[in-house]
Amino acid sequence: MIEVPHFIFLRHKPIMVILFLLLVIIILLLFTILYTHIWIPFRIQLHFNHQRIKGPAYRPIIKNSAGIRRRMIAEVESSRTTSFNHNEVVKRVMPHYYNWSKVYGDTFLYWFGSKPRLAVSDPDVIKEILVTKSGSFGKIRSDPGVNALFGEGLVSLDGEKWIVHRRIAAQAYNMERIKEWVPVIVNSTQNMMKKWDANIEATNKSDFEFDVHKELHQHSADIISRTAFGSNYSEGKRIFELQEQLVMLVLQTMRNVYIPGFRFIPTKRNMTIWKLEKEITEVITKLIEKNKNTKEISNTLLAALVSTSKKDDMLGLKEIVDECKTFYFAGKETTANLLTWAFLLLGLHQEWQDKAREEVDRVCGKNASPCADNLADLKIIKMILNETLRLYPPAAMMMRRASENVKLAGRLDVPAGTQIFMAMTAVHHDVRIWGEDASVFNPMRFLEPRNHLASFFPFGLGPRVCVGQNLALVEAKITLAMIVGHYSIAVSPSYVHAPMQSLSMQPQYGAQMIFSRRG
Ligand code: HEM
Repeated sequence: MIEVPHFIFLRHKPIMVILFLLLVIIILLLFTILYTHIWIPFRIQLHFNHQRIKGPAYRPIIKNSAGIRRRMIAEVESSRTTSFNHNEVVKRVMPHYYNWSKVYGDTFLYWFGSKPRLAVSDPDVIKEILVTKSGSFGKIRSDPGVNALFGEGLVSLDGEKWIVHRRIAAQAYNMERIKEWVPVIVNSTQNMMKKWDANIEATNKSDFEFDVHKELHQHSADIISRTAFGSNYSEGKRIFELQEQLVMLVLQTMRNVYIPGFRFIPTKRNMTIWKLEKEITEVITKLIEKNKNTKEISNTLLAALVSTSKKDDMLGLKEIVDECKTFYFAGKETTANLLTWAFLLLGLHQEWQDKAREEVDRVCGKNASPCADNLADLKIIKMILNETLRLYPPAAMMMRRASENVKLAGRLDVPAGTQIFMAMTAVHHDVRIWGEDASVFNPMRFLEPRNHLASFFPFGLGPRVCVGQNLALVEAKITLAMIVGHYSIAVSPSYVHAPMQSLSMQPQYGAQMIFSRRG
């Protein structure tokens, strides 16, 4: 027998140990990957299959549903629709739901990377998720790219922190406070109309054509700047510009499956996100420093954030900055899009424009502006806004994540960790709920109160219902009433109807309209 000299083993021992440890790490890593990316997803798929819930099969890498969904969105966004009707909204803003629900039914399972997503559009199920069983669901933990836009503000918070932030924001946006803002909103709308009138006079024509979408974004930006921060559009302009640049990058990030750690890699996109995020933070911090001690802003959100009454509720600077980011974005984007769709719909449906104008003249007086006391009498305007929110809900869909195992509608067993995709636009267009004419613009359907809570939920439902709902509706009512009272509006022949889901639903190519002053 040959004897191995003892010193050879000793000399190689450290290398052997390292190799052994490496092997253990590789085996553990492989095991974790197999467990999280193969075993768990297949088990969940089987779990839903047993309940007769089907969907595109789980594929870890090639031809996975996240990729297919991305391609479907790219396809609709590169196709142009020609006629201005409302029956293709679901197909355009949530093509994956439209296509897969035809094959697998209204409730189906698809995959976002290795994360299971249950798509639902049954109002009973949605009501349980958002209202009666809301405690079993949380917000989806955002991709860090998305956080660059909202920070850790109300939209993404959960738990104790959410309770504190929600209490502060709800006080700043309760109906009594909003009524105090009515003259400010009227004034902001008058300024916008003065600018338009000057344009008409400058061209020596009786009408003028422009992209209403852009104008309404500035208008909404001005109002959120005033009500939330006691500043105005020009002061917050840089923040809005930077946020707009961020949206495009964030959208790409959201459509891709998030790879842990990827955000730290200095790719071109990540570096642009970091730069934009840094500048937004700096500009907001300066604005807070400048405005926080001003007396005139005592009723703003910013004032409420910096001077919380209870010691436990005191917020740090980062928390305040993050909340400002959230409100700058959430307060502008959605309301501007609601108003854009409302004007396009009134341009298309002249008979409703006449009805609205007649109501404004009757309630407010010809050439007069609405005030806090007569807003509730603008019933036709309210019905028009509701019908707009039904057909073109700015927040086209909503997401949640089951934080524990939960049973829905007595039949659907949802395991903890499942993400839920609530297809709001599909519910709003469902012929079983709204009748065969579901895709027809008919504000009359809002004459009577709706019969099912979750058949119409443009502002969400339950404890997390939109905190800015009062502001959005008052702002939309005033703006619509004043503009319809002052101008006749029509859709320009150059308008291309292409609803698109960015972070909220908007017209992909803008909203070209023709305005002429009423005699
Ligand atoms: C037409 C306009 C608007 C629509 C359609 C809309 C829609 C929504 C929806 C659907 C939610 C619920 C999201 C969820 O539960 O996942 C929400 C939440 C929220 N909205 Fe709005 N919103 C609008 C205007 C506004 C305005 C003007 C503000 C700010 C002043 C605002 C601030 C927020 C915030 C901070 C939340 C998060 C609330 C929480 O989680 O507690 N929204 N909004």
